[in-house]
Amino acid sequence: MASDILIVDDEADIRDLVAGILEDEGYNARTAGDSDSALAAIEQRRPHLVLLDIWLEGSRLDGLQLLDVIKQHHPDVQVVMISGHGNIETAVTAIHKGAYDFIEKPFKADRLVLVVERAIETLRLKREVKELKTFAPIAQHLVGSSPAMNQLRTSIDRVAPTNSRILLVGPSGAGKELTARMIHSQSTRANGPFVATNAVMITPERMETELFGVEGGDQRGRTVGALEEAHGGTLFLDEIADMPRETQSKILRVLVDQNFVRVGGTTRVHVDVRIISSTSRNLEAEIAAGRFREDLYHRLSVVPIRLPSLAERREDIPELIAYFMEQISQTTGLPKRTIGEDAMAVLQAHDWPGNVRQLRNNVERLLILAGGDSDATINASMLPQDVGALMPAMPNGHGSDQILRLPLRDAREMFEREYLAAQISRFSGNISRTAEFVGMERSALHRKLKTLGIG
Ligand SMILES: Nc1ncnc2c1ncn2[C@@H]1O[C@H](COP(=O)(O)OP(=O)(O)OP(=O)(O)O)[C@@H](O)[C@H]1O
Repeated sequence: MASDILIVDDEADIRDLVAGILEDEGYNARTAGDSDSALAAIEQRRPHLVLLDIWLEGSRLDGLQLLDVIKQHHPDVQVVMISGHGNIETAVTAIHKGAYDFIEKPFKADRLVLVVERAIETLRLKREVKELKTFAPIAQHLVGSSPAMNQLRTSIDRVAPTNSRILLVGPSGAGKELTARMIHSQSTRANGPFVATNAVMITPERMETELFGVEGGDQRGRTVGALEEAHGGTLFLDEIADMPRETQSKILRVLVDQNFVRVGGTTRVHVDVRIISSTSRNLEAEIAAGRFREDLYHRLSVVPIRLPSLAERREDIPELIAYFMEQISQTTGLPKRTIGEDAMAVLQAHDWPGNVRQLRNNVERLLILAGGDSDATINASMLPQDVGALMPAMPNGHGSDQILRLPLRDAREMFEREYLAAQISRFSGNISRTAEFVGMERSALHRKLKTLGIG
């Protein structure tokens, strides 16, 4: 998707020339001849980059004053100054005021394109850095080689380049946001922004200002909403079932009209945004209960993709654990550990209601809390209690951590031995009463005890 560039110059031929060059390079160019039309154009939609002439004849504000206003309200917009011969000093002042760079008139097309490319790339990197600072470490790719994961990857490869709206359906922590990011990064919008909003985290009252932004009477109190922020990129609407019905209607209108009005405003903001939404609920049931708009569902769910829970792809667990251990060890400096076969069996048998997120948290906990030498293998008894509690219990409360390591025949024998020893001691060594209770013939019990080496 093309980046949005606003060219502000009082000379019409320069505006048209620059717009022509940038459009040939695949950018989307808008133009303005003075400060007020520039501010109106920014009001229409926040651009990614402004090319701003220092000398604006017949304009209310000159280039430097306009730069101040832009930087005050939209610090993230890149500004490149166009300076005439002889006002280089002013251009340097502009850089001190926050402009990214300047080009000197007359300039060659190559120089213009190079500076613009760099400014847009810097903007992208700034966005990435901001994201890395705000979010918990995000996986760089989908880990797992199970058939379910491979199928998901195939679906992503197919839908990513198409620009269609996608609805990701799956339980919490199964990787819906990660999948949305993968789709974005494999799409033609990969260089544009990826903006995520989560209806669970935002109060219903704030939902609309988050999505649409605010347009105050004056410049103060004005904010850019997620939709405008995502122009040229992808907007991820997480947990759409939690969106208030009123907001649902407004989103529907955005999808139909391709534009919206900011809260408290009148300007129609036109955006080009791909929407990927997600839900962990059954939306059909939400529709039947009157909580979700059916027409919105059909618009959002052009391509539905289901994400399997972790319990449906347990074979991915060892690979995920290895991946998270590497990731956590790199970011925290904690040493990686070896997971014993018995512990791995327990981890694979666990149901993981919180899915991959819960598994990741447990790997982190294990690395922090598992005692012993860092070279020592982590065995089942060292697992967090809520995970280990799922191990089949042994009658004497011991040995449960070993049982999953054994083949069925040995595990059964181990269980029988512990079970019968416990029963015999319970009946104070009385074989007849034990046999009666466990439901065996006295002679059969004797034979069994002999084979097991008891008594
Ligand atoms: N297949 C995977 N490979 C590697 N990491 C994964 C995978 N799936 C999920 N994760 C990681 O698990 C965590 C949870 O994933 P994500 O936030 O995408 O889930 P979600 O389905 O959007 O959850 P929620 O609905 O609760 O927001 C993230 O840290 C993510 O990077």
